[in-house]
Parts: sequence; structure tokens; C-alpha cells
Amino acid sequence: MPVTDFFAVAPPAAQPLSRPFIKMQGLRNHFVFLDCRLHPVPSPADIIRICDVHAGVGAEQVITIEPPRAANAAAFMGIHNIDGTVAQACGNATRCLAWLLFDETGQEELLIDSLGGPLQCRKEGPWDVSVTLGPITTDWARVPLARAVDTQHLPLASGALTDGVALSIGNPHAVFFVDQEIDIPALAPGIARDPLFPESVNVGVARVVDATTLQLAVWERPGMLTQACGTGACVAAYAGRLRGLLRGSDFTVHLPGGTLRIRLLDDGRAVMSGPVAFCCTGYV
Ligand SMILES: N[C@H](CCC[C@H](N)C(=O)O)C(=O)O
Repeated sequence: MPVTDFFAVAPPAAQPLSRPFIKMQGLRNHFVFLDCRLHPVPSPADIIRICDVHAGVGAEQVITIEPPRAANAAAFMGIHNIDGTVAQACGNATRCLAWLLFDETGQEELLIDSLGGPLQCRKEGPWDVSVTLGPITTDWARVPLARAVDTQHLPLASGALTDGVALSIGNPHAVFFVDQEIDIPALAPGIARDPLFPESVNVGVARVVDATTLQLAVWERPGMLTQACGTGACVAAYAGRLRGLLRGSDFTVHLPGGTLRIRLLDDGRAVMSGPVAFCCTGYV
């Protein structure tokens, strides 16, 4: 029985809440999945409650599985941040959603549609999934930025976070390369709320280990340090190669929650490969 059959299981009569959910995590970046092929997309207030571990099950994003909007897509993926706002891309959640759809359909390759565009997904192992995201761009208007600046050498700083690179892979990122320990919660908000970023920005802090390896941590929109950020890993590898700090096409990105493998394609897209894990089911 596919895990997603749970979405059709009625709650116990005494259950005060009626919405079935599946929770999964990718490198400890954790998500609540709701099937909106059967139920309406929840309100921002409900998203906030579900993400709040003191009021709901707790999650770093709520992912809504919606009917496909693009031809030959298995589903549309809605990405909802903890403040109820909508994001355009989420690498770790895409791997988890792909796993659920592989399990549901028996397929081992499929397309997921999203605001950031189509995402080709492939089952690499029982709990290992690759997703092709992008293309990545450093075009200021598409990050987006509020004005034209050199996106490869950003004119803003917050403490030791200087000389960053602005990119988009569907969602906005600013990547800073450092060679020292950084108090990210102290410094990253100064970047994220800078008026240069009209939609705010995910702030990646990267340290080069060698020509194909990074260490990375990301202060994600709307303002939280996550254990892993899939889109952040893709753009950090891209920015590192752009800066001449990395070489080749295949990279390893170590995040606090674990490691992702990133392959940069010639067309600007990135193939991100990594694990997924099942957490629990329940009702919210
Ligand atoms: N908070 C991000 C979305 C989730 C990105 C991250 N969880 C990933 O795995 O890519 C944003 O607002 O753009």
C-alpha cells in the first residue's frame, strides 16, 4: 500500500483536526506534506499553525501536492514557508515529494511542476533521489534585486559576510565565502532584510574545503537556520565555480544535516542527489 494512501484514511471520530498529513525530511530539513489533489490548499494561517511545533506538528515548510499544471508532470508542488508565504523552489522537499510519488506510482523517474519550473526527478536508490533544478541565473532582475548591481560582487556586507554572489534557482540566494567561523544568526538577517532584496533572500555561508568540496549553512527565508538547504547547495557550488574557488562539474556539499552531491550541467541546471527519510503520519 503506497504511503500516500494515508491521505484518504478518515480521522478517528474523536479527532478534533481533520487533515491527514505525511511528514518527511531530507538531511533534517523537515516538511509536512498535504494532499491538495483531495483537499483545498490550506490558508496561510493554517500553514503557520502547522509549522509551529508549539501549536502543530512542526515543519520548516508545508508542501502541498496539487494537480499538475504542466503537461506530463506527475503533480504540482506548492512550497509554503513557516510564515505562510509561498516559495518558488525547495530542493530537499522535492526529493521527498518525488519519493512519495515514486512509491505511489511505481515509477522511478517523473516530472514535478513548481513555481520555479519543471523538476526532473530520478530514484537513485531505496531512499536516495536526484532532482534537476534551475537553470541558475545571476541576472539581477531575475534573482530578483531592487536595482542593477554586479551580482558576482554584491555591494553590501554584514560583519564578515562580504563580497557575496546573488543568484536564483527559482528562489533567491546570496552566497558568501568565508574562511572562519561565522555567527550566522547574528549576521545573516542583516543581509536578508537589505532593501536590495525585494523578496528577501536565502543567505548561504560557504567554506571551501577543496576544489570540489564545500561546507555550507543557510539562513533560509523567512529567517531560520536550517540543517540543510538543497537549492542553497546548488547555487553555492555554482557561485564557487564562478569565483574560481571550485573546479569541474561534480561537487560535494557538506551541510550540518548531511551531504549532498551536486552536478552542474552545461545549460546552467544543477542535479542535486541525496537521501530522504520518512518521519510520521497524522492529522492536523
Ligand atoms: N525557504 C526557502 C525555500 C526552501 C528552500 C530549502 N529548504 C531547500 O531545500 O532548497 C525560500 O524561501 O526560498
